[in-house]
Amino acid sequence: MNTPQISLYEPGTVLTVGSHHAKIIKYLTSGGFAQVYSAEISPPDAYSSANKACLKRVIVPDKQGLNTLRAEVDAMKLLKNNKHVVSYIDSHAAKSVNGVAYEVFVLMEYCERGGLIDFMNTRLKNRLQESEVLEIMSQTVQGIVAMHALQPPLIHRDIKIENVLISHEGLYKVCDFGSVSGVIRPPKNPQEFNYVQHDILTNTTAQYRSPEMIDLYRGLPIDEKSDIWALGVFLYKICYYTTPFEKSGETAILHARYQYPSFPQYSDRLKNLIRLMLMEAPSQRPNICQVLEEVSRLQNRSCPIRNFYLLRAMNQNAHLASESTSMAYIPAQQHISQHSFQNIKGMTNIVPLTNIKTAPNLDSVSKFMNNNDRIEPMSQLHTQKLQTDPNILNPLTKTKSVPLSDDFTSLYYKELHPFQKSHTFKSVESFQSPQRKYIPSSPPPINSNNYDRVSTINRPNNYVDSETQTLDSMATPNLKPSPITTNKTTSFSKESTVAENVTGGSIVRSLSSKLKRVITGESRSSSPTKSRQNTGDSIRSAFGILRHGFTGSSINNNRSTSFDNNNGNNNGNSVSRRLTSSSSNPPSSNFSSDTKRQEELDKKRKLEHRRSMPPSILSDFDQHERNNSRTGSRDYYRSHSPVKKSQTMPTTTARPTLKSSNSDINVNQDKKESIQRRVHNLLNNSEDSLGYKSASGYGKYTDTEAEKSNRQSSVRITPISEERFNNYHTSNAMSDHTSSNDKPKSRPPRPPPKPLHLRTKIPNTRCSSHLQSRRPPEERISSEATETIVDVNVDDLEADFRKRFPSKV
Ligand SMILES: Nc1ncnc2c1ncn2[C@@H]1O[C@H](COP(=O)(O)OP(=O)(O)OP(=O)(O)O)[C@@H](O)[C@H]1O
Repeated sequence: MNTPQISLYEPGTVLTVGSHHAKIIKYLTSGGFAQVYSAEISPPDAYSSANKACLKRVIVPDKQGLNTLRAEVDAMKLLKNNKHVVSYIDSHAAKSVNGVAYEVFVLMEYCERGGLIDFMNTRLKNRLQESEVLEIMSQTVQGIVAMHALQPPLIHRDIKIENVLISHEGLYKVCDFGSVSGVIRPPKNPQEFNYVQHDILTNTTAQYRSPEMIDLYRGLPIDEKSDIWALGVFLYKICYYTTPFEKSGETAILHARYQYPSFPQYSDRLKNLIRLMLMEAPSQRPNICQVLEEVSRLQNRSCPIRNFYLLRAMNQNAHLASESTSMAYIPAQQHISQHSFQNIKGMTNIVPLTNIKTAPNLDSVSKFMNNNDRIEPMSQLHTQKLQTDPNILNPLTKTKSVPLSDDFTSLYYKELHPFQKSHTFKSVESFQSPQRKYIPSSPPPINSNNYDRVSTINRPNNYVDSETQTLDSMATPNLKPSPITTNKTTSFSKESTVAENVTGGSIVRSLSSKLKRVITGESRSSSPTKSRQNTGDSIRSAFGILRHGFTGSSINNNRSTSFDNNNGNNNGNSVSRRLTSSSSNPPSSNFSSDTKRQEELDKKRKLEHRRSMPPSILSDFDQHERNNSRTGSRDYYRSHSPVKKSQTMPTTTARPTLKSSNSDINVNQDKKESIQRRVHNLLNNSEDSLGYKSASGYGKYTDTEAEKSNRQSSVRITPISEERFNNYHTSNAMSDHTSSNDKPKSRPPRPPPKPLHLRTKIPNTRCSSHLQSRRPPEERISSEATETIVDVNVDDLEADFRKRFPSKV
């Protein structure tokens, strides 16, 4: 790639960045295409009052690079002022004189104490104490909480030691939002497959990649649980100064196989937390709130946040209750049996929470989260049920609930609350108009004396291993004179319109524009915003992969350091098992309790959808899409896939609405009866404390057979051809149609078959992998807990679920 070369700014150089003047104090370091400086700013940051900031200067050669940076800036804006996220201050973009490249300036909070990696390197001999590990983990997790709490959630996708910085007060803060995305649903055609594959390769770090990222054939979404996996690797690394899969590579990642070093010694509970975060099945990993709850428990502290997943589930529950309440008062309700009516009456005591929506927004959630009293209006009956239902309150009953800390409050009120009034942000641009206040400063002459690389000097020999360090030489700033000057500025508001609502969704939309360009071939330039390890040039690479994908060429990815698969080391499994099994009271069930609750609700919704839809080969993927519609993944793919419209639109348009017309009395009656049954079942089920074993997570089923297949699968980071992709699905498609045709007309529609991507059929090509051949197929190696938890019959679960939560249609 043609990397624009730029000189360094001299100390004392004054720039205008948005509405701030920034006077360069000193050059700090360089990222991939970024120069990083400390600067004095005026006016001081409104939030922190600090007059010292970090200035990141990035050269991007084209608009696509600009868009990638815009996504990064948008993410920073969304997370601004969270105590554990490097806070955004201002930004600015300018066009170079030659009109080819752009220069982007981002002002952000300055983390004076450098990176976590620097701190770890000060402790090579005296490794971190468990209390220190927990503190780092707690604060980092709080930064990620801010992302996952958004609706739709943002996935960081590049959580690693190098992306945590330390502020002057000693707070740990998450940085580098250049890889952020929304939830990515499983690809459903070769183009999407190749795109997602390459996007993952270029925007994630090999050692932190989750199994579902490496093996896209699993058909699992890339969602918050992928971040949880990366956090598990992160936790392991702050404990042991190496990643769990450092030597064994992707094979070990795919089966969550690793060992715990014997030094340093950490408690079984801490190791068990790592084990849970590194569960092979995403649905078995804790969510971010549960991670923080457990870390807080280990710290013997109150958890600083409340479980928003749980609160959403409660909100959903209340919504169901209010729905049934309203139904109780319409005339057609008269036929309801006395028994049902009593149940309805019981439920009518529930005071509906304000503005409850089917998909609760952060407004309602934040009310929960910021004022405990908001929970009290719920009826005593309902509250009692929630308290006695281990599937709902288990995490909170074990952790003392406390009001949110100030920073979390500010997260919801100062940052997220405006999203509810999204119009406020309509005119906001990702970058301030550079024409407004930009004071061009001619590039200073090169002064190598300014070269003050804080992170590379005096590095001990046994420096903590990381990609950044191994590639450090590549980060050396280019000291050649810059061909780029910044004396011509251009407003980018027209050529790069920001999504109207500055929400997680806008980021997702912004990112989704990448795919559109890939498909339409709008432009083929590269995006330079990421470095050799963390490159964001997924647009260019996506073109590449599309080109190569069909020609069979291999992907050339400069960041994703391939693991040496020959180093596959299975020996650690026994050690791993021994250690994990020795942990006291593995809290899998604790972690999965409110997840289960969510899963139940998701499942219920899913079944409702399923029952209302004709089974088709596309239905499962479409179902995913609907499940993920809140997350913006629908935008991410549906709006940009070249095949989606012809394939999915008919399904979408043919989809019956769940709400039937009031004029249709029969339907209404069915519906009301169904609601009565559902409420009745809900009440019954909330009273029993059965440990409902759910194999689902985020609307996905975990199939034991699929698990077996997955274990037999191997790394498949190769472009997939159309033919191969189609072959993979043909047999399943046939069976889908057969099953739908066989269906007796008089019977209610059966739920569509199990999602295609979770079926066990694996194309023969998969078995030809060199990795596969090294391990006999019958050998099933996995972490112990995975086997225990995943070993459930999904059909039974579905049947049980249907029985407990009958569909209203
Ligand atoms: N807010 C900050 N305060 C202090 N130092 C910072 C800050 N932001 C970044 N840095 C330093 O600059 C380095 C590069 O920053 P960053 O990772 O954001 O750039 P990048 O171009 O995205 O790099 P990468 O190649 O890692 O993706 C960081 O590793 C860190 O040492």
